[in-house]
Amino acid sequence: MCACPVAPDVSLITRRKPHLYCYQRGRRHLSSMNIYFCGSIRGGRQDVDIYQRIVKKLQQYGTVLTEHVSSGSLSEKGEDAGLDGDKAIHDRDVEWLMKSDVIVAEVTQPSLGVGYELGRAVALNKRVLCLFRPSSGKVLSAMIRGASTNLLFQVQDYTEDEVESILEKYFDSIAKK
Ligand SMILES: O=c1[nH]c(=O)n([C@H]2C[C@H](O)[C@@H](COP(=O)(O)O)O2)cc1CO
Repeated sequence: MCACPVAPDVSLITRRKPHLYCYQRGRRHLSSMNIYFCGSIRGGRQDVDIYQRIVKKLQQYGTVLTEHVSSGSLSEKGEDAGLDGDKAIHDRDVEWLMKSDVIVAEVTQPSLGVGYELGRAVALNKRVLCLFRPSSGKVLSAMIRGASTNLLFQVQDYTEDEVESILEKYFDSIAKK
């Protein structure tokens, strides 16, 4: 069954890319994607409002596995993962990365965890979109901007007011491939 918001009750037509496309109302669109959102936690929570806007938009395109990253109640201390602590967080997130179809990272606020996730995503040959706000006055790491050499790994500069439209364009472009 198709779990997309456009056609929740229609079977998927799976041709070249199983589970990514659905044909309903005469238009092909993405469906049932697993999306991994990366954003700074222990690196600093000052951009949480924009993370919330990104996650809300991403939820139109699929399941955001890491919705917690955008939670206003999550502090710089990170999640309380119980006895296994950081190992449980790491292992769960790597598993989610492996099962994700696309990774979207807000990279303006530098974060070791986000950098690590992006490195793992590249090693896994995943499709990655990094979003950076030059208006922050920061300069993005060369290891992120410099990795943007092919369609699979893209870095997009943006201003806050255009975040939703940038995501729309990106997901439209995926749907056309
Ligand atoms: O509690 C956590 N939960 C969690 O899912 N992460 C993951 C998801 C974020 O995209 C990324 C943030 O890394 P950092 O905390 O180094 O800024 O790591 C990171 C932490 C804390 O490091």
